[in-house]
Amino acid sequence: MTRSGLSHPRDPAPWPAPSTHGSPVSGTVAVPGSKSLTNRYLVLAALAAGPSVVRKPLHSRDSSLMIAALEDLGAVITPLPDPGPFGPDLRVQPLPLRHPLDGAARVDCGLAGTVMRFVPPVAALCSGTAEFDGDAAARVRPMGPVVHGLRQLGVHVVDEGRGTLPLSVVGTGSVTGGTVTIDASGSSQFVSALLLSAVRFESPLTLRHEGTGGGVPSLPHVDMTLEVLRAAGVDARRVSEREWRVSPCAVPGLDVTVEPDLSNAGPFLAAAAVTGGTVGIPDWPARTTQGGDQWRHILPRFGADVSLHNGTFTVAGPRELRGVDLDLSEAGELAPTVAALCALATGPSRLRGIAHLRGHETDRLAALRSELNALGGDVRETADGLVISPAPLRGGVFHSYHDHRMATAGAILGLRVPGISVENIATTAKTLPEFPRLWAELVNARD
Ligand SMILES: O=C(O)C1=C[C@@H](OP(=O)(O)O)[C@@H](O)[C@H](O)C1
Ligand SMILES: C=C(OP(=O)(O)O)C(=O)O
Repeated sequence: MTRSGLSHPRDPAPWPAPSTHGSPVSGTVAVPGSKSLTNRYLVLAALAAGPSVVRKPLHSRDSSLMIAALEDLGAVITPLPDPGPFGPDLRVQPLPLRHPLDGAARVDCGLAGTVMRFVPPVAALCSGTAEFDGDAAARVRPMGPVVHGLRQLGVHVVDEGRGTLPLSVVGTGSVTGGTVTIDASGSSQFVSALLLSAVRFESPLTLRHEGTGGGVPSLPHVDMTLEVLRAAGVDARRVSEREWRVSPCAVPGLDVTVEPDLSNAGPFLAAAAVTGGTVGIPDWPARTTQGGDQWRHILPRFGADVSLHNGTFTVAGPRELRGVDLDLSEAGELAPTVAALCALATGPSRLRGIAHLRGHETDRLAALRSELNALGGDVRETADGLVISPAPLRGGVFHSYHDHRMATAGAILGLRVPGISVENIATTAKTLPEFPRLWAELVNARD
């Protein structure tokens, strides 16, 4: 599979965010596949006992990095003919069992949380050394609980003692299983990482969360992991909000279709919300574990009307956005989009339960505070979130910090605030390379 898209995309000049000059944004936007589902299916397919097909996968920097990482470990991933509008389906030839690595494998994690957390346990199932590193910004994202969990399973991990990349996994080809306790208050991905690879451990894995920093954030993402495993025939259970159990089994090859990315639908839905327009997203799943499904409950809190008919989720924006008080602990990845909506609301807002966003692509709480305040906003950081009060915004450069969701937050603001440009809009390629085109098509289609 091609490795194009692996280099860190950068734009030379800030992108002038299109403004609607007061007109409503209305239209329909089909969004590409879910990052979280694509990268889970790819990992599980690499661990399966036979070849798999992943249909309608996301093609983006994060999925390219996952493909390259699994290929570095010995999987073979090839595009199928007749690509759809967002790229080809993929065939995955799994890792050979107890696969001996050919020299040291070098895995580039880029800035992808799913790659840096999900792939080291896969490497532990190979025989040899796999080195993991990523972008400069990736070297400050927390990795300690993955390392700690692997070490409890007897896996030899060499790191620099800071609980971050770079690190190396020295696999022996097998991992025992047993009971492991980690502190997953910093990211649900620590839990998902160990549960996914547990399908190939020697005995069942019981994974417990114990931490002083509170519960596990983004729990729907852990449910997603369990559901992906169960759909493949694995005995994968949630014992409690803090304990999960996966029994190993020979997973047959998968034939799965990826749902659209509901988190990436957010900025398009927000375009309707902030301009009083109407935007529909087709192929919205009737039932899903994606945290982005929470748009159905979040957008009405701002005063928007929402409906889900015949698989299309539609939002109609209000004349004025109300302020909100929201606990986003279950869907923290929606926070930058929600914060942009709050900054354009007529009343004060409070976002809670998202302290762990300090370990996302960037420290998102600091980045949102700093960028919104630089445009005249009134944003204060709290221990676990943001307080955003109404204030007139002005134009300026909105910096994206290599964070796709910061970049799209800037685009949302630009619809209402003339003169906003977004630095490095190309960083949206992390999960949605088509963003600038889809955004321009939607905004220009408003009349
Ligand atoms: O497992 C996943 O696919 C993800 C889990 C969440 O991570 P956190 O628990 O670190 O928020 C989410 O924010 C991220 O975008 C994707
Ligand atoms: C937190 C995110 O990504 P990652 O998978 O890199 O953690 C995100 O997409 O909002």
